[in-house]
Amino acid sequence: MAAPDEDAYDVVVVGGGPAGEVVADRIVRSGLTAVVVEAEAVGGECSYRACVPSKALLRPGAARAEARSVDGARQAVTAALDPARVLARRDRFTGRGDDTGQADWLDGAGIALVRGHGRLAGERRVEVTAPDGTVRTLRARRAVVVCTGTEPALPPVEGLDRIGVWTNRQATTADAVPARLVVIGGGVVACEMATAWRSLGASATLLVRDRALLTGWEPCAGEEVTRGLSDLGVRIRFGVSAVRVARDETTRTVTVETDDGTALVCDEVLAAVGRRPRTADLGLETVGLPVRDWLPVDDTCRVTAGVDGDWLYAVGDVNRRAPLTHMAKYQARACAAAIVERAAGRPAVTGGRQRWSAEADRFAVPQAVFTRPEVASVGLTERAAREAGLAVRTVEYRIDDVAGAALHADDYRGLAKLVVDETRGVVVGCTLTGPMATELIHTATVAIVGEVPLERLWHAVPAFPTVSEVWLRLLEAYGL
Ligand SMILES: Cc1cc2nc3c(=O)[nH]c(=O)nc-3n(C[C@H](O)[C@H](O)[C@H](O)COP(=O)(O)OP(=O)(O)OC[C@H]3O[C@@H](n4cnc5c(N)ncnc54)[C@H](O)[C@@H]3O)c2cc1C
Ligand SMILES: NC(=O)c1ccc[n+]([C@@H]2O[C@H](COP(=O)([O-])OP(=O)(O)OC[C@H]3O[C@@H](n4cnc5c(N)ncnc54)[C@H](O)[C@@H]3O)[C@@H](O)[C@H]2O)c1
Repeated sequence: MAAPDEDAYDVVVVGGGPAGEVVADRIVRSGLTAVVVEAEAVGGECSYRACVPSKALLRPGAARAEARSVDGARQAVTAALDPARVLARRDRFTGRGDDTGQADWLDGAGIALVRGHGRLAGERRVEVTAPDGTVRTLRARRAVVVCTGTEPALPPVEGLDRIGVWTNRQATTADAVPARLVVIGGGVVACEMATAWRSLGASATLLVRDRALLTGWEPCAGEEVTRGLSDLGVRIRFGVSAVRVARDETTRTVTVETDDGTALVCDEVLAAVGRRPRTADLGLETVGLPVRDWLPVDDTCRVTAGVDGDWLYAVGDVNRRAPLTHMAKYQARACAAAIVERAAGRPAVTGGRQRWSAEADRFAVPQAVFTRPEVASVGLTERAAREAGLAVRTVEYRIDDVAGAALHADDYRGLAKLVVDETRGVVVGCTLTGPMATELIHTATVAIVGEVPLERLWHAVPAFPTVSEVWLRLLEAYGL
């Protein structure tokens, strides 16, 4: 029984981003009750300050470039982008942070919403501090699911905390195009946001600590994005780190000093150097867990580090397994299924591709990056496959040599790389660059998850003349 000052639900979800929304939805659909605790806006970082606004900022430049890549259409598209309209279109997707629509959706789905900052208060209890300071305790009969996501990490650069540095939040919500943008980082956010703001007229410089962009990907992905950004007029300085920044109070300009002894003047600095977990003020110490850390989980998203019982789960970015919205939602579906199984007295054993087992996190995470050219990947890189001890063979094919690609764009340029596990005769990794790479990658995801033998994939005939015909060419290059 709940104490008089407690509200009891089967599942208490802390954080109403993509992960939290989907956990709660699947729980309620199964007949159990769920409440979502949200400190800012229902929909999370993804809806208002990450995926959605960033893709809304990128799409107009991509559409323009696509039209201009076909002779006859090119001549019809001569003007630059209209920044005011692009920003207004972005705002139509984000509602400028107004979450009424998503809160109504929760209501319609039968999910309770409690606004405020959630904090664990011992086993199965979550204390919520509302914006007006009142505190309420929620009790979970079955499970507490932590879906609090991440916040931007900041590089150790002197003065960064005093210049009003941009993180993903400002980079996706700004109302004006900065004349000069300096981006620290060479990962996905840096590449996408430099593309977006450069397309809208900003001059952009990337300060990349490493010697390549998109490290961790197949090298061809970083190389193609480097070429694409350079063609767009983005300056990229490899092997360079910012050491000191300062904003001039009169001119409002920022001077960025770098470790090679040079200085750059700009209007805004975007820090895009990765993420850290939103676990600092989550009451983890009340259940014996270290504060500020990522939450390691098993394939059902049950927290593995020293918590007794089957009651604490962590889904989405906060568990660090695959920090992407689609994987957060996949984990959410698995986690909810596991909670429902266990509520029914069944153990929800993992492995064997059960609905409650988010095992694709480990071998089939698709990622789509909306730079120009687009790059997309799924599964293992060649290097990761070799490190895993697989008998690796790779196949590469230039997508521009496919008839459908040449018809699609006069200057089509793209590359496909497959990583094959020779022992099993199946694809374990795929990287694509070029127009529509982000759409084409799902075929590879199906091949990898389905463990389709190449001999059988041979019978999946791509239509002529599509870019997908690259699959036939890859299999021919493999020797079929
Ligand atoms: C610029 C950018 C672009 C991106 N683009 C893409 C993309 O195109 N595709 C893609 O798949 N991924 C993309 N991502 C990653 C994606 O945003 C995340 O993977 C996704 O948001 C993770 O969802 P989540 O629910 O785990 O966390 P979040 O979306 O961060 O949601 C967490 C929620 O929890 C709330 N919260 C936190 N702490 C508490 C608390 N103590 N109490 C109550 N509420 C709390 C927060 O307010 C927030 O609403 C992008 C990320 C960035 C930074
Ligand atoms: N299209 C998409 O799917 C998409 C788009 C944007 C972001 N995301 C997600 O958001 C996550 C975060 O993106 P991100 O770009 O911030 O992180 P990231 O991990 O992709 O890249 C971080 C970059 O910062 C560099 N770096 C790290 N510490 C540094 C330091 N101290 N000084 C200078 N450089 C440093 C790294 O070398 C790397 O180049 C990604 O992992 C991805 O999952 C996805």
